Amino acid sequence: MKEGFSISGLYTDFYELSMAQVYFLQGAHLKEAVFDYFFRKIPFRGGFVVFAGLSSVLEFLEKLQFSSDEIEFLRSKGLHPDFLDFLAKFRFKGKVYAPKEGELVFPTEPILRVQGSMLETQIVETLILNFLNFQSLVATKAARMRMVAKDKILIDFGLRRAQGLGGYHAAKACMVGGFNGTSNVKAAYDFGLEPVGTMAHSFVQSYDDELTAFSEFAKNRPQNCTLLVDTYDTLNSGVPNAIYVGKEMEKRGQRLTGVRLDSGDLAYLSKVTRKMLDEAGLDYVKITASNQLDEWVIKSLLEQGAAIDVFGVGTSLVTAPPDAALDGVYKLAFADGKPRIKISENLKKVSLPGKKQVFRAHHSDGTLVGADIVAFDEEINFPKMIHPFDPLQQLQLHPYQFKPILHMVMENGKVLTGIHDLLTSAKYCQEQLAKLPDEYKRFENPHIYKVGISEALHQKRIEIKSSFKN
Ligand SMILES: Nc1ncnc2c1ncn2[C@@H]1O[C@H](COP(=O)(O)OP(=O)(O)OP(=O)(O)O)[C@@H](O)[C@H]1O
Ligand SMILES: O=P(O)(O)OC[C@H]1O[C@H](OP(=O)(O)OP(=O)(O)O)[C@H](O)[C@@H]1O
Ligand SMILES: O=C(O)c1cccnc1
Repeated sequence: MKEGFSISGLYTDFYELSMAQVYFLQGAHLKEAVFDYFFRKIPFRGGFVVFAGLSSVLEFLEKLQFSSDEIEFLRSKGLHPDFLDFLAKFRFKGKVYAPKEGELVFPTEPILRVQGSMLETQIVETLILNFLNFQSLVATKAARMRMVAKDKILIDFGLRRAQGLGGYHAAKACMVGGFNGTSNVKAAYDFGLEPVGTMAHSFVQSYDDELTAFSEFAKNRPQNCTLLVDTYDTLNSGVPNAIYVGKEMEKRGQRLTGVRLDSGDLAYLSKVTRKMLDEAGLDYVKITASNQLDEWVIKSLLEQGAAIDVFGVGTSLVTAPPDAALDGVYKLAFADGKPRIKISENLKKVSLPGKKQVFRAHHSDGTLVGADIVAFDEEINFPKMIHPFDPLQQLQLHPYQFKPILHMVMENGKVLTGIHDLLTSAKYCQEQLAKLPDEYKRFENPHIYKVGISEALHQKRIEIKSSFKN
């Protein structure tokens, strides 16, 4: 698995470099700092987020550098020559703690912890947010579709509808959430997937008649022949022509792969199409459906008994309506030997100080309790947890099994673990979803997974906050 874009230190916001220059010129750039990546709101009114994008982040951090042309570009923008000499030799040497890709994560808890020098941890903010926010959003959307599609095949058709190059990372992220394949050839090549696809209306239109179009396709692409049957009249022309071609293929010792429906009532059309195919002895021919599908339409189609084997999903997968972005942020938690917080009038925006871990509560049978506690690294006992924004709300914790979800995945700028193939991450995601009780997975008003903080973290936050009072 290899990211196919050019890795550049310039993949950042200019203010990161301005701040880094100040740290450098003041001699503060090598002081230790810790940043946390976390989000505040679960998208889609859902009950969980699927963590994705880690392998992209790690690959990027490991290779991050500034080319001589890039250094000259920054020189022309007025950055200091001594700082540029430093950047010319820059490599990321920090540590990263993260959950496995495919892990279920929840608001407020630190998900990625980046630890290193002030300068290096600051300038990687933008790329971390860019990769994790988008890939986690798409992986979450994909996981919702996987939940309702059950054992049906889900294919990403989104590249043409994506926000520009986002379609590339969407193809990767949706695999983590449970998709089976992508039409995106570049993503398939870079991430070791099998590119999949059918045919477009233009192909059928380009011939004088539909039957010739289907026949030529079948003759020339017999190994992968899914015929688009809705260009003219699905039931009176498309499906009968596909059946004719399927029978001709059988005579040549070949098999028609499938037909694709892309308009009309997909439940009704798929049922009739199935019947027609079966009656013609083509029960092995798969039915693909596409056309503005999302988790709600897929759920409804299957509830209606639609005979659809493969769902091709574009727009809603890669643009993730109604939430166009995951609101993940990257906040300083520790610097120069001291825990740090960001204070806000809004208690929800007061950050959590220090080097922290997330401990996840499990029942003895391995299922999830629905509670994570954010605590300092070294803490081991959690008799209770405190609501992060409403300290009066406290929860006594039974002696559940608490397992840390953050693991060191990079040290001294080198990947230790965390870059898994997509199928491994997808399997891990499904295993975690299986452990999450159904109440957290339903679409309507899902149960709220509780994230609390330890007594020690709560006290430390109060102490630091009061030290800022005049
Ligand atoms: N049986 C069904 N139940 C629920 N939703 C469906 C069903 N069949 C199709 N849909 C969905 O309804 C929407 C129909 O949209 P639209 O009316 O644009 O499609 P259409 O009738 O095929 O038109 P067009 O030919 O312009 O694509 C799509 O999102 C489609 O996935
Ligand atoms: O509806 P989405 O979920 O976004 O899925 C992608 C759509 O892209 C294609 O349509 P398009 O009209 O671009 O090309 P086509 O001729 O292959 O149908 C495909 O047929 C789907 O309808
Ligand atoms: O292969 C397909 O059918 C396909 C690919 C991309 C978009 N829509 C359809």
